[in-house]
Amino acid sequence: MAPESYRKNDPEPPVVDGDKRLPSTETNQQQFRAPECNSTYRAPPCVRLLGGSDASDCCDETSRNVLVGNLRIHGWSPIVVPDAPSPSPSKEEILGIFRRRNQRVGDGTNELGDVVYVPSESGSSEGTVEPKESLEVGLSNCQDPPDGHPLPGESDERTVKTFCRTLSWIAHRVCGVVLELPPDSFLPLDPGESLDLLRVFHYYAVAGEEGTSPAPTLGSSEHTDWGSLTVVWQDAVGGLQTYCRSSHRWIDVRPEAEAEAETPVRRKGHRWRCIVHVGDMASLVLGSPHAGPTAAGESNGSENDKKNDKNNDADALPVSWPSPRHRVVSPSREERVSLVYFGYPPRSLSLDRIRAVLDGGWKHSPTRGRRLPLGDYYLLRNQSATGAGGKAGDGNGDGNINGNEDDSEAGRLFRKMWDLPIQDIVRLKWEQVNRD
Ligand SMILES: O=C(O)CCC(=O)C(=O)O
Ligand SMILES: [Fe+2]
Repeated sequence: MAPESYRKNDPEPPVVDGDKRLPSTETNQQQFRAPECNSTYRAPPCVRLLGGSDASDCCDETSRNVLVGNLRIHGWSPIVVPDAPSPSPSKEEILGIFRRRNQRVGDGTNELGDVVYVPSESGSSEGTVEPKESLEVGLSNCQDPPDGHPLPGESDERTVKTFCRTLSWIAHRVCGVVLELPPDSFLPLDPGESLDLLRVFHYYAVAGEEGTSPAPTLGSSEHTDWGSLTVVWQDAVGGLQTYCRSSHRWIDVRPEAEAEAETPVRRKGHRWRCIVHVGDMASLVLGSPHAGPTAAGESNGSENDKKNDKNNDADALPVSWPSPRHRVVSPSREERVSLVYFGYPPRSLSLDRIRAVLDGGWKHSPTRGRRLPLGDYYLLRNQSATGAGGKAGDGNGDGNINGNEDDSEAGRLFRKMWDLPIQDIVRLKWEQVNRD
């Protein structure tokens, strides 16, 4: 059946304005609480973050509560950042970088230094080719922009690195100043410890044979992101969709131009409109706070009784901080570009260690609840071409036909990954999806 999209006459989400310093009474917090994701779907409201480097002047309590509410309920949120350190890109600028790179390669001259070109990908375990190209660079390669006049190609490399640093800056503001996460939990303070990655995407237009096929061509097949959080910038074409688990619909995430119309610019500065996604690693460490991978149904005496009690408590909680399943529908007329910044926890920490840090005192811990069924996390699927676990689930999956998560492939992977350094988990995942 064709997935149903966000209908144009669905109610528009409000923009919650960080400039309006509403008194932070409980009434106001309730009034601006993000709506539940149900059959009358309302997209999470856009949160405008103010300038400033600490919690008190970056984000008033209302905005912070709405962002926490969006991520807790939906696992994603639109945000507006009015004071980023560099300008938001234009579509032409990004297309120009791809054009010049492809031209230079045709001429046999240099590529883009630390920025790596990735051609069309086979994005699913079925091997479907995703009609796009991309450029990628790690944050650890983006420090200290060089001085002086750039050589041909270097200027584009610098531009991509600047995008990477700016999106990193936004990710750090969200984690540190807005969500008030402990330092070195979701993102490392030291860029040398960072596995974060920027990908610049160019999705080709795929002429639709309208009326002949209900299934859209996917520029990015459905998935969840593996890391701690992802920050996405997309152009005015749109195409990013998020799956609403309650209404079983794919929801269009509104593109820049549409949102721009109702979000007047109030101050000078580099204004970025982005989407934040909760990643699998974050969702797993935030979910079921008292139940790690070994807590469910194992028998080891009195310790086990304690664990089971806690686990039963966790079962009664609502799902919170889900990592949203999303995809990109290929455009049918106009090509599309996006910037996607994948944030990861510090490379040498384990999920177990990060959970301990959060348990040690995170202000928003009461928002924690139950995690998704393990089979819903792509981090816990075998995404290799031969791995059955790469197959898209139906959204209710637990990865095991008997419904026992522990016995499922996802359960086994979860136990294996829980104590591994993040860098080993990421290496394992790249090995799965590398199909050259
Ligand atoms: O291009 C986009 O907007 C999102 C792509 C994406 O979700 C991903 O690469 O993980
Ligand atoms: Fe993604």
